[in-house]
Amino acid sequence: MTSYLLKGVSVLGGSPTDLLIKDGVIASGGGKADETIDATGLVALPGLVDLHTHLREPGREDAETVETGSRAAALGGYTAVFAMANTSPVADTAGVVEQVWRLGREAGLVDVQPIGAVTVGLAGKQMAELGAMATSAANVRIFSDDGHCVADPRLMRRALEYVKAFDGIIAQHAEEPRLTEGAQMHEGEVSTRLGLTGWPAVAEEAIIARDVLLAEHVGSRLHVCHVSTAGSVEVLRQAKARGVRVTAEVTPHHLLLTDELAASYDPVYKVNPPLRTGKDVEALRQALIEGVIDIVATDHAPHAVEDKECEWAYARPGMVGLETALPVVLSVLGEQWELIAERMSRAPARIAGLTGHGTDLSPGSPANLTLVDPAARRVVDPAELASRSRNTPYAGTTLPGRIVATFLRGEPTVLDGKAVK
Ligand SMILES: NC(=O)N[C@@H](CC(=O)O)C(=O)O
Ligand SMILES: [Zn+2]
Repeated sequence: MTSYLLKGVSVLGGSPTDLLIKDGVIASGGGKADETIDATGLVALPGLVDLHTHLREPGREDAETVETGSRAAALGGYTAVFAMANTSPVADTAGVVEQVWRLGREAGLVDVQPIGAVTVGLAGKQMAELGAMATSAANVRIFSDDGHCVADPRLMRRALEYVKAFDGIIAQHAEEPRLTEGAQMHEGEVSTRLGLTGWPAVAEEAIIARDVLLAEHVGSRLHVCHVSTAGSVEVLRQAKARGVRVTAEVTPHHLLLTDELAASYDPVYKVNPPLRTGKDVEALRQALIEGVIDIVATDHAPHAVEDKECEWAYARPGMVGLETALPVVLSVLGEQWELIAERMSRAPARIAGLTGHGTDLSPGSPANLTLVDPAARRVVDPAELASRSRNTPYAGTTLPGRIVATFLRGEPTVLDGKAVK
């Protein structure tokens, strides 16, 4: 196994030092290595961990595969991603989650951890075989019907109770379906002006409020996917103050973009939950800094050209995000490396119970890390993305930071900004 010396690297923004990667771990002290990388001006972060990725395999390999999504993740600085269950067939059995897990191992670019569906076929009627998925080789601990809300309160309660036995988590896509029928974008001034059916903030907030009460009642763990409104932040703040076991994520796009972009009628800006107002963006940023929102998760949602380049109303919601997540967060938070490491690596690893990731990069820890050049600027070119889909809202946008290298258990997956395989 090739050893690497990262010369003059700044670990989490600290003063320059040498980091030796040997036999899959961070070795103590400096020393000799097979390869030396001049890391002057580069920042080392623990490999990023994404709790919300759509890999589209099985079923929509034309939009993304486990392998292409894994490559996009590695190029974005990730060493682990959690694959959502809304594939075709749905990841609602031990067989499907094991298939995704195995494909991830074969690709070998990031650790792919499957998320299991809460209900059979994401239909919201009957609980899936959570226990069988938990005890499968994929060792599933997070369950979600993402793309759909577990709207039935009795089913949600039972699912929360069921996963408690193995300290599992229900990750909820919070959207009261009766309040979002036919919705095209955020309900507000812009939707009124454009004459598009609105997706009101209360449709998200009402489900989060209900679910934190359910989680409190049964003493289980709830994770809230892609929080998008200022009101949701207040519900979470109160729940956390009461000691409810709830964690929450925000996406990079909800930290940067607003509903005004819908005025272009370009479906690249169509996403679920929808882009909200500037006031919501401000509240989400503040919540992320304070820790009311625990983590950034990409909600990487690749879609084939025909599903995106059509009329707004017919376009699928979703944006790719793995390759731009860290640059977007850098543009929002600035070079707050400790905070970035916490929100994009350590906290997600901790929430998921994923060991070996989100470490402090001290000697002996598994060498899962990424090297960032914060001084570099990049104009996003969709044609350059490793993802099989091109639906990025940042085409032509200049973003700070470039991911120079990523290591998974000491093996480079990205070197010189390029995927190794
Ligand atoms: N976020 C999206 O707009 N779409 C996601 C589903 C989801 O995360 O809700 C997808 O699977 O395409
Ligand atoms: Zn969702």
